[in-house]
Amino acid sequence: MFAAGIDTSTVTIESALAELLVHPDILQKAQNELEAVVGSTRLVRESDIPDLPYLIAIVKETMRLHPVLPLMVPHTTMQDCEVSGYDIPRTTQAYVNVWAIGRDPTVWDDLLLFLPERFLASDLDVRGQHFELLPFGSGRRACPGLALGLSNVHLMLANLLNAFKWEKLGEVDLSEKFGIVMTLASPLVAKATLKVPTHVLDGKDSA
Ligand code: HEM
Repeated sequence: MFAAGIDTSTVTIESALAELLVHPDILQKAQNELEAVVGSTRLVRESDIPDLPYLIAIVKETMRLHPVLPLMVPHTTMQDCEVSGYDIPRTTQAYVNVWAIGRDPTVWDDLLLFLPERFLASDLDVRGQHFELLPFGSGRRACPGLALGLSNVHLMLANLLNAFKWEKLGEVDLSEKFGIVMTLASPLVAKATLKVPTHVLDGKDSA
């Protein structure tokens, strides 16, 4: 069960960092928000996350464009049913293409652009209640690690952005390698330079 949580979280963080390196203005806005809310004297805590709406929007936008499980996991129908006028017999294996749903032009404006702002004035969430955005699936077989996974992604990304200055080393390739778990086709290579005092990384808060 925990193996299912490791790749999913790290791949999401890698995709977010790749998008931020391609969009330095968005990276700067996220770091400004962290500077204002957390500062450079301590690590980001879980309790800070609700005060970081721009970071939360970045994670949603990353999950829209780069869902780690693009077809979720296969489901099987338990009884005959009808979906949008199609008759689906019992025991049919069904895949839900959340990658395509995240790029559906009837739902999203500027669908190929990385625009965290689209979530700032919206109630759209990733917890399975809004079918436009289903990075964790929905219903009875939705991801049981949602709370842990989301918290990991928020906290790790926030700390990486707050503690380090990030620079591209060459061009960042955002193309993806399709698979059950979808990763970037070329691993992200970037330079991180510490921008907080070293003792902050020990986790011993000075504020
Ligand atoms: C960013 C983090 C994560 C993402 C995006 C994610 C996404 C998903 C998705 C899309 C599914 C399939 C849902 C469906 O088909 O309806 C799933 C299933 C699952 N996830 Fe996650 N997950 C994450 C983190 C975690 C963590 C942290 C754990 C465990 C500690 C975990 C454990 C599982 C398990 C066991 C299943 C299979 C559930 C079943 O078949 O009933 N996941 N996850």
